Amino acid sequence: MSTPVLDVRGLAFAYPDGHQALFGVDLHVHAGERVALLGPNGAGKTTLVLHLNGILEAGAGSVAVSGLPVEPANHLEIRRRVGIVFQDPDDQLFMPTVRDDVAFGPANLGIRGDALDTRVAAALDAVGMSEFAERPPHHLSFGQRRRVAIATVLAMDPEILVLDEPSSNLDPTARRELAELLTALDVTLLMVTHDLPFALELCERSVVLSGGVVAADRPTAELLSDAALLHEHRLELPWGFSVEAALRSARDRPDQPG
Ligand SMILES: Nc1ncnc2c1ncn2[C@@H]1O[C@H](COP(=O)(O)OP(=O)(O)OP(=O)(O)O)[C@@H](O)[C@H]1O
Repeated sequence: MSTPVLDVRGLAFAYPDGHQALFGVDLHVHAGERVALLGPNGAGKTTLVLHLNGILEAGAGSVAVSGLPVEPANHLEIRRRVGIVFQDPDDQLFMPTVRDDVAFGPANLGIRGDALDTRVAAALDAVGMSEFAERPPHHLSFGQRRRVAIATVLAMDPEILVLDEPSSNLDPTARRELAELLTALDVTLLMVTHDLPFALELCERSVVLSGGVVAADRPTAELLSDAALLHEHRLELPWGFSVEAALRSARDRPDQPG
């Protein structure tokens, strides 16, 4: 099989206060996959994500992105390859206009002129925010700011897009629009989420992290149909939610082939 875009092997990590958050995590994500990372509070999901671009350094084990080890000498290149969208868009937006924010990363890579304009335009178009380019980010709604935060990362042309809780704090319409735009992106995706229906809609495969280890790695529909597994790892579908019915309605949507 080809080199995975993301190759996490035996990753263990303890915080400086001695708290062990990861106990030997293995995770392999191949090009074009969309994978949901599920698990209860405190499972180690964010800790794992912070290893993917070297914000945290592995205590043991390794992380590689398209074969390149995540280690200090490679941080610049790794941060180009791994685009992380954090939960709070305001952590990522700090320039006077939306356009400036989206241009910031690629400009730092030395991209200028028409090439920069093209990148910014493509990233804003991908998230449906082209008409907001000249607006100050802090005048946008939360859902719009989240989309701009995604554009700032897309503008770096990452090999893998990592999203931390992308559907949190969104109203139902913004959540549906986000699902549509993420589905339309042609990018490898790893998404941390507590929103199990969102995981089902977007990701064929889900990984459950629990107590700092991978407890399950299965097709999302199969995993979400395993009531004992969900209960054991404090995962809950919304009351009355049916995996079967959700899959059926996704199949029946007019934009779906067949
Ligand atoms: N800076 C830190 N110092 C010490 N322990 C920490 C630190 N950050 C997180 N932890 C602990 O590490 C464990 C894993 O935390 P982490 O934030 O990775 O979990 P999570 O799965 O992302 O949780 P959530 O779903 O609540 O966001 C938790 O027990 C947490 O208390």
